[in-house]
Amino acid sequence: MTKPRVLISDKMDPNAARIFEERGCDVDVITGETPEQLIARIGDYDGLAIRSSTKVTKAVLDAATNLKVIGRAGIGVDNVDIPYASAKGVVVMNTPFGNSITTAEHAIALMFALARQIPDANAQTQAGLWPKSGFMGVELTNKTLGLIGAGNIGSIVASRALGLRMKVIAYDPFLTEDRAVEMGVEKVDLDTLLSRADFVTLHTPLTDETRNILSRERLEGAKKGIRIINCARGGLIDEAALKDCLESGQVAGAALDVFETEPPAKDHPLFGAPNFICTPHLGASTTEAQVNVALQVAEQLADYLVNGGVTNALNVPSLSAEEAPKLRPYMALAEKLGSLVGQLAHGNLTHISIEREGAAAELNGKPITAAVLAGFMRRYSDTVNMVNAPFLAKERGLDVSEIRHEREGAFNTLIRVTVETAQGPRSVAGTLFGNDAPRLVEIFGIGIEAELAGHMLYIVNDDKPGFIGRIGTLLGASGINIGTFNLGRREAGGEAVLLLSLDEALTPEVIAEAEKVEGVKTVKALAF
Ligand SMILES: NC(=O)c1ccc[n+]([C@@H]2O[C@H](COP(=O)([O-])OP(=O)(O)OC[C@H]3O[C@@H](n4cnc5c(N)ncnc54)[C@H](O)[C@@H]3O)[C@@H](O)[C@H]2O)c1
Ligand SMILES: O=C(O)CC[C@@H](O)C(=O)O
Repeated sequence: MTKPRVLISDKMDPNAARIFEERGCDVDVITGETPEQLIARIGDYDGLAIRSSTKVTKAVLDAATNLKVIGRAGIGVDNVDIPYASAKGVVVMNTPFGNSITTAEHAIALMFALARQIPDANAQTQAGLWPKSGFMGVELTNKTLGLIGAGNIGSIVASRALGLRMKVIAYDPFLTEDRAVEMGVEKVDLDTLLSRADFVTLHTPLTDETRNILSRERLEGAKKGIRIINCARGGLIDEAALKDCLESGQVAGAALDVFETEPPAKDHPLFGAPNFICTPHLGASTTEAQVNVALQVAEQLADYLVNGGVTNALNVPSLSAEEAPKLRPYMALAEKLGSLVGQLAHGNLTHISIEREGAAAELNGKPITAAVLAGFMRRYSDTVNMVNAPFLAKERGLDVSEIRHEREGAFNTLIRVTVETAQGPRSVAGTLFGNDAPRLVEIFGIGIEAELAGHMLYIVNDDKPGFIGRIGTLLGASGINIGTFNLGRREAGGEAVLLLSLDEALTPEVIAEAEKVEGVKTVKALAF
């Protein structure tokens, strides 16, 4: 088997390259390239490991013809076009916890730096001045810290601030009362937070809702003398308004690790503003955090490329390395059933349901559903896979339902896929033989037992003597060898199904001949 190839395109701890090699990947570390150079190179790689410098744009993804996975050593993935990666079937992962403590500590460091004006005091002292009377600070003890965003980093900041004897209030629409109590913070709305906080620190992603969350109006309406820290994302604060508020004294200090445009222009309006301090997006820059995220991203990417394990993916359901081997035969079965229904059902199909019972009902259903959709959506596109299938299905307005049955059926495990057609529901079902061999057990209400593999011929016919011989003779005369022969019927003399595996593909001429055979109702060439 050829080794998966991985490109590390941003500066990353060398442990990442070591892990990739140890896990059986070929790895190249090529950093600092232009977008054009990356576009010229990316087609050779199965995996791409990045930090924030590499921009994974539509153009990069279009050139990435072999790419299966992108891993961000860090949290924010605003440098990756995730919708387009999803449409292209590329998994996008991040490492959501590796740098949280480090970033929270940076926010606390900036809060102290603001409270005691450390950067200015340092600069003036080293410039030969002794400005002892010019730097009157404020204590943090008993002050109120307002958190905007109380997720991983926000909650670590809260615990550190509580240790400093601050009172912590938080605004986060997704924070439950129970979690707020557990964190030791008071949940408030944004206006209350801004009217009460002495210090505000932001810890949300940049989204349509959070962009400009500290707008001019909110900054001007906040408690006078508030101090603001942003170690999350540029774009959360109106930078021009912040400058005006620093100049007027409405805001007593601001510390930014992140800017709307990075790096900011040399003449950025905030540079030189009173009580303004900044760092160049250093939130995650500690040795510990960089080792953590590099190890994690390499483990996750290698696990996906080598074993199919999915961890911390943003556009596909997770699948642990332990689950992956157990789920693999179920996903193979699910994909074949989806593909069979997709090849057989006619017309505009708007609803698909995926039922699991027995052992299949006990498993993580998301990857099984994604596998059914990957098989099914192949009727529309041959570039479909488990990543982009759910997106393509949504785009086409396909309604997907997942049903998990507690009941014990005739099979130890069963997956049934049903589509609604103009003629009513049509369903196929399958099981695993010996726990790992996918087998079809029912097709459109008729029991049958067949392996779905390679080229196949599907025929619906009247159950009459001599029919099988006529089909065998036709295929023999056409030089097509039959591999397996599978039969099922609704009742004796009623509708019957014939499913043959063939050693080669059927030609249109043979299909046309088969359609003329007496008793034939439907003929369809299938491929798996
Ligand atoms: N400066 C750096 O180097 C650095 C390092 C790591 C992370 N970050 C950034 O820090 C931010 C937070 O990271 P995290 O790991 O805590 O993320 P997280 O997902 O754990 O937490 C984000 C929180 O924001 C909340 N939120 C979402 N929309 C909101 C809204 N409209 N108003 C208020 N809260 C809202 C969410 O409910 C969630 O609790 C991210 O933007 C991340 O990219 C920056
Ligand atoms: O990689 C970095 O230095 C920044 C990381 C940070 O912004 C993140 O979102 O994880």
